[in-house]
Amino acid sequence: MEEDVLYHLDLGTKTHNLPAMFGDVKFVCVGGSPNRMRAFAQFMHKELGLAGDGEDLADICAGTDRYAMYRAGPVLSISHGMGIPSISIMLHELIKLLHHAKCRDVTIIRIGTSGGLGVEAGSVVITDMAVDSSFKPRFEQVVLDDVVVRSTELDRDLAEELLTCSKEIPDLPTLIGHTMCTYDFYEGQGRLDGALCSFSSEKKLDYLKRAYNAGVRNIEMESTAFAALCRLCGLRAAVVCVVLLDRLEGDQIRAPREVLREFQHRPQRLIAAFIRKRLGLRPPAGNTLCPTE
Ligand SMILES: O=P(O)(O)O[C@H]1O[C@H](CO)[C@@H](O)[C@H]1O
Ligand SMILES: O=c1cc[nH]c(=O)[nH]1
Repeated sequence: MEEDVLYHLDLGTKTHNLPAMFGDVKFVCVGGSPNRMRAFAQFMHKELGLAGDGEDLADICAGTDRYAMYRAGPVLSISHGMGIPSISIMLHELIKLLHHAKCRDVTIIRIGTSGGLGVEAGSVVITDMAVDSSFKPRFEQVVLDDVVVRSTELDRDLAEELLTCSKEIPDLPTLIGHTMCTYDFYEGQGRLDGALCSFSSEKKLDYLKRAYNAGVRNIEMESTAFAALCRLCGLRAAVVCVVLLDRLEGDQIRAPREVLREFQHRPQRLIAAFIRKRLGLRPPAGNTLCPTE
């Protein structure tokens, strides 16, 4: 194309010098909430010892309110909203952005929240395989009037590297497991607390236990599309989500906001340690404070 307009990011090849803006990006972190991704960029700013306090980082996508994007040195932090359609649109434009910017050797990580299966709240799950609601490692994308099935395998070495990293961080219970990706938070994740209750408590527990027996340790809403797109486009990708509750014990997320905020910060601490290690940097002194989101 003579010109490529990245509509939902409010960026483009004619309006922006993408190689100058993004050419040296090495790590891309994505997550649902714009505030979380701003807090993560501010946290990374401090962790990388960059100049200034990082409090006034500008939203690179400020011209649109679809997604928010921040930069801290070689780290790009972007929100993707909730669910597969939202993350897919963002990823298409992000991957084209990385291509136009001539980025090389980029690692992309989703840092999110999830419901656990037989896993204690606050634990961090590193995904080895993203599976669909039938526990299969596949993502079905409708293309024209065909259903195209794509593999959702993630980079195993990267997952192991992250697990090794987690072992050096105090109070960060971390495990590797399958992540189930659904199209909905309520019925789609076997919840009985939505506006509709179309199945019994016994059926719900039977389903969740079958998921557990198939190796699923957490449930969220973007991992299959994320894994499939990144894999097809040759990006090394990982999914790292904190567990907010154990779904074998209930449906409602009742932990106080303060506790949830600290939980949300856990994948960020792990990824910060991983990035610092990759860059050969030591942690800055007194850096363990939880940022505002
Ligand atoms: O914490 P984030 O990244 O938003 O991800 C999880 O939280 C949302 C549901 O509350 C879904 O998008 C799910 O995947
Ligand atoms: O139970 C949960 C919690 C967070 N995100 C989800 O998708 N499910």
